[in-house]
Amino acid sequence: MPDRDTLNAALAAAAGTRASGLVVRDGVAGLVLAVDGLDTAEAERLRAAVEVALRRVPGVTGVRIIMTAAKAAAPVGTAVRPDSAVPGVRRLLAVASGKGGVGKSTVAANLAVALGKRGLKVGLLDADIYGPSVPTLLGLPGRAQIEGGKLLPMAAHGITALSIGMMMAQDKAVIWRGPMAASAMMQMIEQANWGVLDVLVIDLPPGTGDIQLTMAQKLKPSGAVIVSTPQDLALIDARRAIAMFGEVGVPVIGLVENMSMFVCPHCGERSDIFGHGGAEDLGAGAGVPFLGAVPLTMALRAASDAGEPGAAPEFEGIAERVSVGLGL
Ligand SMILES: Nc1ncnc2c1ncn2[C@@H]1O[C@H](COP(=O)(O)OP(=O)(O)OP(=O)(O)O)[C@@H](O)[C@H]1O
Repeated sequence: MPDRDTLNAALAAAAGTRASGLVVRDGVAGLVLAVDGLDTAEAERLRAAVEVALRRVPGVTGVRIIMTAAKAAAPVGTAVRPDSAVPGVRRLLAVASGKGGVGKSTVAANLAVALGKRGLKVGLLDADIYGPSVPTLLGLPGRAQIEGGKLLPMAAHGITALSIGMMMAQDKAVIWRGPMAASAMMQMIEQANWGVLDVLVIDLPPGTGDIQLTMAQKLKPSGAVIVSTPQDLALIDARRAIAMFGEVGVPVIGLVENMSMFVCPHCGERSDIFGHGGAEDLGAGAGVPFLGAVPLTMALRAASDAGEPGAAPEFEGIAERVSVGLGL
């Protein structure tokens, strides 16, 4: 195990105050390097210098550096907004990812069901209007009904849900421009009869572009959960998502690491297919709480395809930490 003081000294000499969040696991040193104000060549030189300096420290077998030029992280730890802007709904919780395909919708659906199992009244809004997957994840293939001019969320697994996928043919491509996408989402919130909810979980589209920013600004959620895989690339995007919520003043409740590890169902051997622990390291560096890790399992994939969420035990702890973070 490398000596922590030697590591800190080497890091300070190479990067000054630009380095943060140093974590060492199994000889691999991970850190976040802020490269604000540097051009690409300067940033690369700094990265290389940090790597060389850390590799010289006895016991270091690898170095993992997340470079970021993002703005300051969201106001973590600040009080969650007490009430949402939607009448009857106590909290709005955004579930976001910097990158597509990291399992954001899977986490949003399982988290919503796990929050419901805690006795909370939970709604799930699929704002991922370009790739709505909530109808599949909850096993709700039908169309949403309209009553008194308002959309009626559909009920399953102890929660209620609405998705653009409940309003259109399954094989129809969604080709909407940004403003239409944002307004479709607002309609599903404002022109729907959600009734009384403790929390409305919003599965945002992946990424940190204008659409996501507009949605975050319009909704002003009480808090956000960011989903990432442990890979460096996904983590860089997760860092952008943290910065995006920071820009609009939405507290980031924490990070979930999905596809954190794979345990072979045949031989029991564990493989870290996308790495492991990266989100926790990023959280430590950015001052964002780590909410938990979800392994890559056949069971979760099969349950998701079958519309049977709620069986993966990891979501119980994540839901507990989220409800504490939301003050519920
Ligand atoms: N922990 C996991 N174990 C096994 N399969 C998973 C896990 N998480 C997600 N998956 C599978 O990965 C695929 C992508 O997941 P999902 O649709 O939730 O990602 P996403 O980030 O919401 O994607 P996008 O927003 O880009 O549409 C799905 O087939 C899902 O069942």
